[in-house]
Amino acid sequence: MWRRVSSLSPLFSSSKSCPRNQAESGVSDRRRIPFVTFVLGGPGSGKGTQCTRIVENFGFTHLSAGDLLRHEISSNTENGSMILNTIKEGKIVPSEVTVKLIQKAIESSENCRFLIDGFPRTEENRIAYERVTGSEPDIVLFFDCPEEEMVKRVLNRNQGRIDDNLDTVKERLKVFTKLNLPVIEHYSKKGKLYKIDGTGSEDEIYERVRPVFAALR
Ligand SMILES: Nc1ncnc2c1ncn2[C@@H]1O[C@H](COP(=O)(O)OP(=O)(O)OP(=O)(O)O)[C@@H](O)[C@H]1O
Ligand SMILES: Nc1ccn([C@H]2C[C@H](O)[C@@H](COP(=O)(O)O)O2)c(=O)n1
Ligand SMILES: [Mg+2]
Repeated sequence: MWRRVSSLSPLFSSSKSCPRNQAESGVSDRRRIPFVTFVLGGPGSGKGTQCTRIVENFGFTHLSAGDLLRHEISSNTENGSMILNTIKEGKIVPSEVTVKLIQKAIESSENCRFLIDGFPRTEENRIAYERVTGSEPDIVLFFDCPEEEMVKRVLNRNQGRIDDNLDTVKERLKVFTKLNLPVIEHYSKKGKLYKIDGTGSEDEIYERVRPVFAALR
């Protein structure tokens, strides 16, 4: 079962059962719901890199919204070409598509602890997730990194991503500032945000992330 947002009427009811207590999960919490962390930050801020470390050390399942969307492209699904064009332009895929992919991935996992990376990117994403799942994230990480550093990292990434070029990165940065910062502000006001300095080496950044999860034990 998911934690319900009382003022909303959820469209779906999950049968997922996550009996969490200290002995079973290492998380001191008895709710029968998944523990969800949203991982936010601009393009190249290090979300995926740090999620890999958290998975290794804290047993979370990593769900990258971008990876789920890219998988739709490579599988030639009915939304594949729309997603490809949207990603090429550095824009945001309609929320109903992305939320469905995330919901399906959570439902089909046996794990009860998730890092949802690169989501929500917009207030529309956030509201759609709350409406569909009837739940909110437990915590939100935000990797704060200067634009110049993010651009440098993306252009050096070398993983063959269609959106890792200067023109698309500039658009992604604009979209991040205009549409994602309000989401970050929302979670800050709710007291759920952990703002992490995203500069320095991967090890240095992980040393700032680790205590957030260690404190959950
Ligand atoms: N602290 C760091 N210093 C230098 N390079 C880094 C650091 N952290 C990650 N990188 C590198 O920067 C690139 C972008 O990192 P990563 O893919 O984790 O970012 P991201 O936030 O997931 O980006 P996107 O939103 O575009 O998916 C990768 O090539 C990664 O190896
Ligand atoms: N919630 C999301 C997440 C991602 N996308 C699209 C647009 C992004 O530029 C692209 C790549 O995502 P990343 O791997 O950088 O997290 O995927 C989206 O539309 N909505
Ligand atoms: Mg990423």
